[in-house]
Parts: sequence; structure tokens; C-alpha cells
Amino acid sequence: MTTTGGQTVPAIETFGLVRRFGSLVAVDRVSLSVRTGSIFGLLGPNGAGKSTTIKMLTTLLPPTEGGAKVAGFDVVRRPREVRRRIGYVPQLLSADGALTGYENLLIFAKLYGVPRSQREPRIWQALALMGLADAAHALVRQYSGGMIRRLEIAQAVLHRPAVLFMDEPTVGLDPVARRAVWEHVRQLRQHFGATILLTTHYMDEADELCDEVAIMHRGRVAAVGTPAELKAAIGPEATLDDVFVHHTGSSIETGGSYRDALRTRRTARRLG
Ligand SMILES: Nc1ncnc2c1ncn2[C@@H]1O[C@H](COP(=O)(O)OP(=O)(O)OP(=O)(O)O)[C@@H](O)[C@H]1O
Repeated sequence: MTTTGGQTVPAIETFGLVRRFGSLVAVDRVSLSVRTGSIFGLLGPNGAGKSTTIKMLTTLLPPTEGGAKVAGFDVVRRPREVRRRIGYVPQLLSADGALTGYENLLIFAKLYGVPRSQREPRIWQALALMGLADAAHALVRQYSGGMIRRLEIAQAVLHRPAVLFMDEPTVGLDPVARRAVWEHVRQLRQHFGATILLTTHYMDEADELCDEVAIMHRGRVAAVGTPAELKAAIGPEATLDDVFVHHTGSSIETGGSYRDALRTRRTARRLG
């Protein structure tokens, strides 16, 4: 845990973060604070700016204006310090189907500079935490969609990141596989004390898994709080779906461009 003068520093802080693509404002003055050790959900329709926010926080994309700190380091001025302290599970495929789960993890352990003597124990620990030890030596192309997702999460935590970013970790998975991912994500947090920021389209996922959520709409944060707080603000019987509709004016099914919808569907297909 990062502390200064006895005070806990948030794991993630953004200050008026802006990202433009030409005339399009994809992320519009986003200011957020994510508590160390919490699971934080970024929600919003397709095209709301969630992935662009994650890309700035993981140093893949420079902000147009504003700033952000991750694990106490400025993403623009200290990108290398940030990268050493984060894990990233992207939406698109990052595991190689022609290799075994173990071999995939070995590549990532080398990439992340895990010392040789620690590679094997860390790989087995990550496999065990993600419920994949029995499948370690099977080819990944034989894994189910849920197992691939869990392998990708295992890859992202081999270097013990303080902050783990996951872009739609359960998209395209059936309800049983999604629950298994949630369970393993919880264990991960418990085991490593990592802070987790994830994006999701599933309101039940946000409700069950996240300590706090931010609802993004057209690049802005429309609401932020615990799922219970956000629901209570709408009404006694409100669900998180109701909260979402209230703040975005749309159900989760609408919004975004054709390209965005196509990309989501492509991710779902490769896992299905
Ligand atoms: N590299 C880019 N060039 C131009 N426009 C982009 C680029 N990346 C994203 N956008 C646009 O910025 C907006 C926000 O996109 P972003 O991918 O951040 O949304 P999102 O909330 O993550 O959506 P999804 O749920 O589909 O992943 C969209 O209108 C998208 O088309």
C-alpha cells in the first residue's frame, strides 16, 4: 500500500483527464479517485470513453489535457514507473493458442523481468489462483473461453502489480464462466491486495463484484459511488440497470458506433 505521512494515497487518481481524437472528445474532464485495494468498475454504453480512459491510465495513450497518477506515479512524467506497477488484461486476444498455458505464462514472466529463480513458483501460484493448475500443460486452443480469460488474468499478475486493469474481462462468457472469473478476481485481490479497475457492460457484475463504480456517458463521469449508494439515490427498489438508464438515458444495449459494436462482438466470438 502506498502511504505518505501516514495517509493512504489512492491507487488511481485522475485530474480533469481529457482525450480528443480530432474534433471528437472521447474523454471529457474525468476526475476520479480509486481507493487502494478496492475493485472499481467503469460502466457506460459503447463509445462512452471507458477503454480510452484505461489506455491513458496504462500509459498507452497520452492525455490531451489533465493528468493522472497510478500507484503514486504520474502517467505522463513517470510512465516507466507506472508500467512496472500495473497489469493489463486487454479486450483483444493476448494468449497464444498454439502454446500451453504454462508456456504462455513463461513468456510473460520473461517479458516482465521476473527473476529466473522465481518464475516457476510464480507461474504455479498464478495458475492455482485462477483455477488452471490441472490445465497447465494443455494447449490453450483447447481451453474454454472462461479458461482463456483466466489465463490472461494470470499473465497480467505474474509481476505482482499494485494495480490491475481489465477491459471487459467477462465479455462473451456464459453466466457460469463469468461467475468463475469473479470468484478468481476476488481471490486475487485477497491474495495480493491489488487494486482492480475493470470495465463491464454487465450490471450484475458491477453490482456483485465492485466496491465502487463510475458511470461514464459521452466521455464524462455521470455518477460515481458504491452500487448501494447509486441505487439508493434513484429509489428504494432501484436496480443498477435503473441507475444506468437514469444517468445515460439508454439501456446498456444501445449507444456507440457500428465499429464499437462489431469490436465487442468480435471479442465475444473469439472466446465463445
Ligand atoms: N484511436 C481512435 N481514433 C478515433 N476515435 C477513437 C479512437 N479510439 C476510440 N475512439 C472513439 O472514442 C470514443 C470512445 O471510445 P472508447 O473505446 O473509449 O469507448 P468505450 O466506452 O470503451 O466503448 P466500448 O464499450 O465499445 O469498449 C468512441 O466514439 C470511439 O469511436
